[in-house]
Amino acid sequence: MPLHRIDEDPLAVLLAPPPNETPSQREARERAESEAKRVSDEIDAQLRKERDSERKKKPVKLLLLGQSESGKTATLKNFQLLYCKRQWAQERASWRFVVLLNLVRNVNDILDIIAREIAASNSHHMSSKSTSAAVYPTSRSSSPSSSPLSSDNEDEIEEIISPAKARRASTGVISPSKSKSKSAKNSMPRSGSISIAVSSPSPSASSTTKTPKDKDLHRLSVLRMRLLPLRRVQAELETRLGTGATELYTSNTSSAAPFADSTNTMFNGEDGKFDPSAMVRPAQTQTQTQAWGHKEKEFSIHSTNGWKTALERLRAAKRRLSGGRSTPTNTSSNPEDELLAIIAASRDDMRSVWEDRLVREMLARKKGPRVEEGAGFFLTDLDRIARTDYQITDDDIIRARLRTVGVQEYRVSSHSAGSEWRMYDVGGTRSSRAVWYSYFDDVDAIIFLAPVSCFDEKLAEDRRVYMLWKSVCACKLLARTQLVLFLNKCDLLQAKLMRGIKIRDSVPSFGDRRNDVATATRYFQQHFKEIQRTYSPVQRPFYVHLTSVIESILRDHLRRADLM
Ligand SMILES: Nc1nc2c(ncn2[C@@H]2O[C@H](COP(=O)(O)OP(=O)(O)OP(=O)(O)O)[C@@H](O)[C@H]2O)c(=O)[nH]1
Ligand SMILES: [Mg+2]
Repeated sequence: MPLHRIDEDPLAVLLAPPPNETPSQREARERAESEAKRVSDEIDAQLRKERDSERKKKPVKLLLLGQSESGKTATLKNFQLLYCKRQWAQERASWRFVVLLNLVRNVNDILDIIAREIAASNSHHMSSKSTSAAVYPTSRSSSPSSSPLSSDNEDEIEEIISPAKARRASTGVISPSKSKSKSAKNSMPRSGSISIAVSSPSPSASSTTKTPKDKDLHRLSVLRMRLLPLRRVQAELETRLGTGATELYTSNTSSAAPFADSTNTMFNGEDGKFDPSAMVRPAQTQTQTQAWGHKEKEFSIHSTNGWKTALERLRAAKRRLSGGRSTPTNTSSNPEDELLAIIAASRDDMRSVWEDRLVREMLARKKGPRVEEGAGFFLTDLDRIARTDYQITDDDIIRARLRTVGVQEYRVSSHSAGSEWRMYDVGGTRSSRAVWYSYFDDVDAIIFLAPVSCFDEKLAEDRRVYMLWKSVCACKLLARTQLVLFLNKCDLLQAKLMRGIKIRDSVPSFGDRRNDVATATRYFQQHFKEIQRTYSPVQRPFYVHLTSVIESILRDHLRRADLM
């Protein structure tokens, strides 16, 4: 009786043992078969090994996408801190100046708010009380529309209002002594030249009784004057740190354009059509990553944006000039130390501004996002940071805000696992998005960051976050790329909801759902999932994480996930 049903399979017929096989023939056949199988298994194992090592050699490419300030660079820094410790240590010193710029900018922004409030209060004062002009005599006090900041010394006042102008005016090195004397000079304006008298009020002023509010405003005006040197510090740091040190703001609601602007037909986010002839990288507009047309070349400046190199060059030049000596005398002329000295000398005044009751009231009245929830807010750490011996922490680096210009590549490798990752951090501003597409062709995964905390901010109105996500999902070139969504800034969402901000006031469709983080993130998540499902050319799994990438808990998650 045959062992197998062989009547229907010709191959089985061929391979079947002869019907009249003797026991010794059978033994020989089985031995041959087993040897053939061993050789075959060996070949299979060898092929598998080669495939594995090939795969390990090929770097995993990961792209970070999302609108500006969504937290792409902050996410990348978390990876860097975990997996590129040497590079992290090398870049530490450079980030110190970004933190200092952030801090100084926090103060100058608040001083601008104070200036506006004083101006508004004074124009109100002047229209309601004819005596107010005598309290704060101005050179143009006869004009009802003149600002209390009106001055014969237009440039000086213009600097207070316009950091850009201050930057133009700034010339090279700032000396702390010069700045201090300037500060003192500024707080003692020439008689009649500055509207708000800081000391020695004019006879007409002294004859008028100041109200408590007048006194408060006067106090703030004095502080503003004393902190004038910080304008120049900001300008100086912005010049040194380059394009990324200044933020780009647009009031143009068409900024919802996904990757390319309206004049660039390179990519149609709706149907994923791609016109290669239009794929011109904007070499002229990007000053910091020079080689847009040559991806390979650009890689050679990986992980720098120009600014770190610029600072390092500055230090090297300084070292050369001082012949490598580093004594207290020669460090005193170091421009960086001088900037630090000015910031440290302004510490008490900065604290007075930040802790001022009236200032807090002004900030609370301000429309838009809270200053303390803005990018790179460091005023609460003033006492630790505004010192000549400021030691930057890992958390400071992750919180520091420097806008990404162009594309930065980071190489992350794990020697134990033998794998290498290449992570690309791109600029999220509208003008930077034109280059995104050129990084899509061979990318393995995308981490897309959506800041959930901005549901009530103006730009959220045009559903920019959703439009960008939709464009990424719909892109045919990314059809097989794994998308991972980070609903980021959950800590700020929580803070807003705790303050009583109602989601349904900005997002009517949220309706009567519970106004808490869990419900809100579930709701937003559902929208993102729906968009992915509707617009993906090929269905793919939906991966989402709720994150606060500035918190160390993200690093714990990454460490546990053992991605490498
Ligand atoms: N509170 C809070 N702040 C965050 C979070 N993620 C990022 N930030 C801060 O938000 C600011 C902007 O983050 P970045 O990482 O620079 O944003 P980006 O997406 O790289 O922005 P571009 O470079 O302009 O495209 C930084 O100061 C971060 O520290 C978060 O989850 N919570
Ligand atoms: Mg960035």
